[in-house]
Amino acid sequence: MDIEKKINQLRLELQQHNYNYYVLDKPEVSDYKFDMLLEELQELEEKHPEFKDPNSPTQRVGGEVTKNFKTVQHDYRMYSLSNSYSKEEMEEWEVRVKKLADGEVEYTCELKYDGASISLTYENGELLRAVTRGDGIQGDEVTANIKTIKSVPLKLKGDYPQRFDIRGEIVLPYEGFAKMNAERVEQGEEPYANPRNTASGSLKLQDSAEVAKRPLECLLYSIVGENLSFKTQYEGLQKAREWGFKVPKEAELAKSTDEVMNFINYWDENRHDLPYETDGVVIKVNNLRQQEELGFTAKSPRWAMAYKFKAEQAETLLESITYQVGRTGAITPVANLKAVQLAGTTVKRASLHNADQIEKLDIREGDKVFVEKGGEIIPKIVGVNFKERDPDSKPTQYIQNCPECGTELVREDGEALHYCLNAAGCPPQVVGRIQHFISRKAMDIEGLGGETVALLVRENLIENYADLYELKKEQILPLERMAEKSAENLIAGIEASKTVPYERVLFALGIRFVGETVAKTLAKRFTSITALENASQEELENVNEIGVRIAESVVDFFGIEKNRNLIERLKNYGLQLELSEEDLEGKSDKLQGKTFVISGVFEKVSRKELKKLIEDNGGKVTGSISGNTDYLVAGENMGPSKLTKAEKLGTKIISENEFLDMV
Ligand SMILES: NC(=O)c1ccc[n+]([C@@H]2O[C@H](COP(=O)([O-])OP(=O)(O)OC[C@H]3O[C@@H](n4cnc5c(N)ncnc54)[C@H](O)[C@@H]3O)[C@@H](O)[C@H]2O)c1
Ligand SMILES: [Zn+2]
Repeated sequence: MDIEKKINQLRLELQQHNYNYYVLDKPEVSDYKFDMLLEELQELEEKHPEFKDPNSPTQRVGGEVTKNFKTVQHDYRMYSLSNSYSKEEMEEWEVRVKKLADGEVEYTCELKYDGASISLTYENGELLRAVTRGDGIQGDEVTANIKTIKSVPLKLKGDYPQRFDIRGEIVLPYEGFAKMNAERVEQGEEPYANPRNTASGSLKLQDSAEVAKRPLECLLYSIVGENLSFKTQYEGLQKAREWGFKVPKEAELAKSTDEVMNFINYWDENRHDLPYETDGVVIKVNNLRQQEELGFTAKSPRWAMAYKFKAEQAETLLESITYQVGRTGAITPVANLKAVQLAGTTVKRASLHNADQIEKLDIREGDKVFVEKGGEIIPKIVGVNFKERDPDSKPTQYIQNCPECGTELVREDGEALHYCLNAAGCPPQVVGRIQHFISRKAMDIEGLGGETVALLVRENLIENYADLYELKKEQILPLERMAEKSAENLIAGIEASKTVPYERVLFALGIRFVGETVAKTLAKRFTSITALENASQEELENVNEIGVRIAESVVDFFGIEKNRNLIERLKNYGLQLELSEEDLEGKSDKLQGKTFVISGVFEKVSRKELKKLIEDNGGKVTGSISGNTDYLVAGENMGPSKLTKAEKLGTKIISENEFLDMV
């Protein structure tokens, strides 16, 4: 094939992947595949310097600036890193370093955090701005979003320089990521793919209040500026820690490639114990004077090298596909695999998400499949080894009937999942709903666990959650593993749950798409279950954050007589099905549907009180002004940028007194 054509084709392909990855946060190929394509291009360009192009993906940092934020030029360029995958490559790098740098060379070994890069500028000890890497020369100013991250210090301690940039990575720790996904699944939405893309996507959200809800972390690793008071990278890390930054403590000094390899091998094995994702380690020449001698290529520093861990992939046999029925009747396909070692654990099952996913990847029983472990606890199948496919295998037929009760499955337009609608008679749904009802974030019934619920249903002692409130000690005592004391505890726990507040009862009812947050929102707007029951689809949709799907689901729920009877019974047992007097005090829906931004300081109320006033009266407070903002409440010393933006967008600007008059 024509070399020039091949080179151009690779460049175009890589540009598209860069765009998917950095701008859309939705990569379509694995990082490993991307790195291999880039390497292929690099080799071709080296062999054929006549086709050199300064705009080639080998010569440029991959990101871009977006149009949604102010574009800011970096005081100091932000670079990418050169990659290596083996000890040999590390040794070759050491040879090059020693040729260019004067004197003994020492290295700092750091973890390579997998998130989105950020540059923070501090002036006189205060955070001035936060800018994404962008194309390395200029990036997006996302200060308002970064300020919501608790580990980013707004004011520094100690002997910091007058002005400097500090670089780091915004990451989403596994735990927070799993929590966010659990909530999304609960609300019937597709889970996020992995922590890296979710962290990166979070920075680009327009509403800082949304960003604040995400458990992001900012890990710092490098200081740049004039007249710095330290002479090595390692000291720089220590200084940053002293000034108040979050600098992970794993970094170590190494004197040779052998010592570097020890660090690499240790973390290749043990990185799964870290709370966040890492995709390798970064080795840096420790001495800053030597760093200066070494300088930069067009794309990366010569004084640093990333060593990438091998992709966490394994190939194994897909023995069978089975289907699970959740408490809402949602069907999840599960891949049962021949046991295989992956990322330090034995994997036997993988998620297949839904029918589309199976069809898209053409996954079939008996296939050899590639399994990957991202941020999720359950690994996923990312592809099929088609070379090994049995020529007689047939495409997977998604089930049409519920595996538990035989009812025909339904998949509504626009829904990713199939559902079994036999809510009342499908055993896992019956048990699942009661298990959800008693769970910690719902009614939190002490002395009663999921297993016992299943047992009570099996023994025909309960059929639904209302039945719990009629249970007698004498009925449960004969059950397996039930003693006098545990039976008493169980009954007492059920009794105690009668004081659980309305919003949690609402969540406990298990209405499809009504997760914890939605339940809170609904309880605020419809302060009793009767009000909610009488709400029309339209009234529901008019509530902030309540979309068509949720509204429909609520209306459907109350449209079913059985559900209304259950609620009637819960009322009679004395559960909290409306907001208490205390909660209601000072509340109204005067500001319903209005969005506010608060700026500056106020005379009569604190910012916190102001925020509460807005929310208590049905309004919403966000961090930054956008086209959706109705009012800017302006106090003393308001930020000039907010004012300009409000004026530009025609947002109504009101004073403290004008606001107080409104409520
Ligand atoms: N799958 C895809 O479609 C796709 C597309 C584009 C890029 N990618 C992935 O992204 C990589 C390229 O991204 P890149 O240019 O950001 O390079 P990189 O991620 O390989 O390395 C540079 C980045 O590492 C980060 N980093 C983390 N810890 C660090 C530390 N301790 N010290 C210094 N830097 C640290 C910094 O943000 C820095 O910008 C590719 O190797 C590929 O794996 C994938
Ligand atoms: Zn069923």
